[in-house]
Amino acid sequence: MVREKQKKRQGKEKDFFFGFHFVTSLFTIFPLIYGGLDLYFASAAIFTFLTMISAAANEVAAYHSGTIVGQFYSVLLNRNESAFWTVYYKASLIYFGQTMLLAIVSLFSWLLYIAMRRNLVLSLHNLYFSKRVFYKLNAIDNEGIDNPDQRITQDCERMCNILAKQVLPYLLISPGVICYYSVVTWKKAGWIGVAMIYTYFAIGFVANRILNSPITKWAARVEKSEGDFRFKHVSVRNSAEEIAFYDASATEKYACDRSFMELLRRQLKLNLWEFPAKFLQYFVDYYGGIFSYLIQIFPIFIFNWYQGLGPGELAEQISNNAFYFIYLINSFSRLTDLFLNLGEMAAYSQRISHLITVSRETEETEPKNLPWNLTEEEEAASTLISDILTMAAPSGSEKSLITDLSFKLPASKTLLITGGSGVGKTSLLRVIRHLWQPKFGRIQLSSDNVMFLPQKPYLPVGRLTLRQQISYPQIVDDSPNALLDSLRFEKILFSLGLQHLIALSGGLDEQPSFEWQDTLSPGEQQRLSIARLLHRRPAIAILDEATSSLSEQVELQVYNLIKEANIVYISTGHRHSLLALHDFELHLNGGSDWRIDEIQLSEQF
Ligand SMILES: Nc1ncnc2c1ncn2[C@@H]1O[C@H](COP(=O)(O)OP(=O)(O)OP(=O)(O)O)[C@@H](O)[C@H]1O
Repeated sequence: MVREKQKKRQGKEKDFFFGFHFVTSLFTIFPLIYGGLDLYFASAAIFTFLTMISAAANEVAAYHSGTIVGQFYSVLLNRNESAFWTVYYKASLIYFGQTMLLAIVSLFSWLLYIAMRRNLVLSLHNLYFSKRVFYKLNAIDNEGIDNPDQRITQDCERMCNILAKQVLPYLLISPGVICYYSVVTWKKAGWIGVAMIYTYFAIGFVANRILNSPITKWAARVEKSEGDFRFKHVSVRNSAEEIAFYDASATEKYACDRSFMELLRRQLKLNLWEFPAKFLQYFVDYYGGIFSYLIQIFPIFIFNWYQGLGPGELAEQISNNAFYFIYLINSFSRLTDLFLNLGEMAAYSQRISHLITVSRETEETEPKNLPWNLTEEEEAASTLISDILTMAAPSGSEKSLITDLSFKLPASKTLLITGGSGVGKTSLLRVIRHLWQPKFGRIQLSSDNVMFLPQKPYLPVGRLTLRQQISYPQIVDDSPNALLDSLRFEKILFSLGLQHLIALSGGLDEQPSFEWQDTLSPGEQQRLSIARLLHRRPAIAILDEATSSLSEQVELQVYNLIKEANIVYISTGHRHSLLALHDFELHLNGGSDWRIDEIQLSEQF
């Protein structure tokens, strides 16, 4: 039942709209952008302030540059040359100031974009990599979060871009500018002029709101498809060789084409929905120019206000009026653009806030206070203790993989976990590592100094140096201290027959021109993982079929090296030869059908 619900949640695409949830998403995101106390959070606030102030100053400059045209008409029609030059120098200065202010607004909004993106992405990284959220969302239950990687990379970029460059510079000044030019229009064309412009905008706004409503939903759907399409290509890149061996080019092409066509179909729908909204937007913008002349009929023909003016003054008055009316209409148009941008931003912000909420709600899978009936002495005398452990796969499965598992592995003894495929060997390691919660009981290692080697060797991408690969998961920077001990690294590589890797990558600390994961054979990758173990020398090693790609002879050498390094190990595997390398065998047969035996010397040799 639970599983069904989860499937439904994962299968059903979540749609986003431009409404209340958009506002709440901003309440979730803004604390991550502005909420800290360090210099970076302060810089986001400072650049927001500077962007808004410079955008407001630009409005003042725009007012002056708009009304200077009328002054040109006046001095030219009055044939006043000395006044012309004064107006000309004044105009030059105003335009210089305005262009400078435009450049400043652009600079500050860029800096704001960088500060915002930095704060948001680093905060998301904190959430994503804490409590193993990345593991839960990618490997257990995605909670309806498609492509979390895309939300952190692309959606954050787009949201910060729109917010910093197209929303914030105009958000606060728009109402102020509209009020100011409304008052001016009232003075120049009476209440009827203002009423006409407001009606013009109100009709435009309502139509825009209706036409815009599906855009948020479709923008979010396009984002999801973009993520799916990119992920499909990444998987082809990562598994190029396997695909080539299967000779599956046609299948992969089919899947890539399908994913791409779905993306295009959605983009087409988005664009079709945007078409009427865009038409309306352009119409309101352009027709506003003619509409502003229609309002001129009130002062000139109806109220007859400019009867006594000469041609120069009349021309100046008409030019200024045209500017005021157009500017008021334009301010409304900008408000419409603002809504259009907010509509697109709503898709990104809700995808991001959904990720934030789910990450915050993710529970720590550290061991709960489950029953534990052992004394401290008993704990100290064992490497691994399991006490009536019952466990199941986490995705809502009712069926227990293992039931009532109880045993004590004596200190310094090694254990081999065996059983058929899919019986739960790796899953037991997941519970030991606290990646999964047990249903009941507990299982615990005697030491926290543990290293796990997974079934599939993981060699991170990023052209890591050989030293960095061997030191993983320890961070190795370029400091001289970090580069000490080269002899030890080389000895480990020699002992595993991997010395050729030094020449292959051009040295221990040279960045290779290839990715390790794409180049090394599976056996080499497994031996490189073992090199990590020998480098770190933990008290306990957990080897999940970590030598399955090696020959039995090399496997024996590897286990001898681990023994020589005084590392106690617990392995899983299918090979009979592994029995000779361990002290105890835990055989799993599903549910409560399990047994643990000391391996007899006859089996060992
Ligand atoms: N994230 C998951 N959600 C749900 N079920 C899972 C998940 N991961 C594994 N399982 C299921 O749990 C069962 C045990 O898997 P596990 O990987 O432990 O098998 P295994 O014994 O290690 O098999 P093998 O020898 O083939 O590696 C399998 O049926 C598997 O499909």
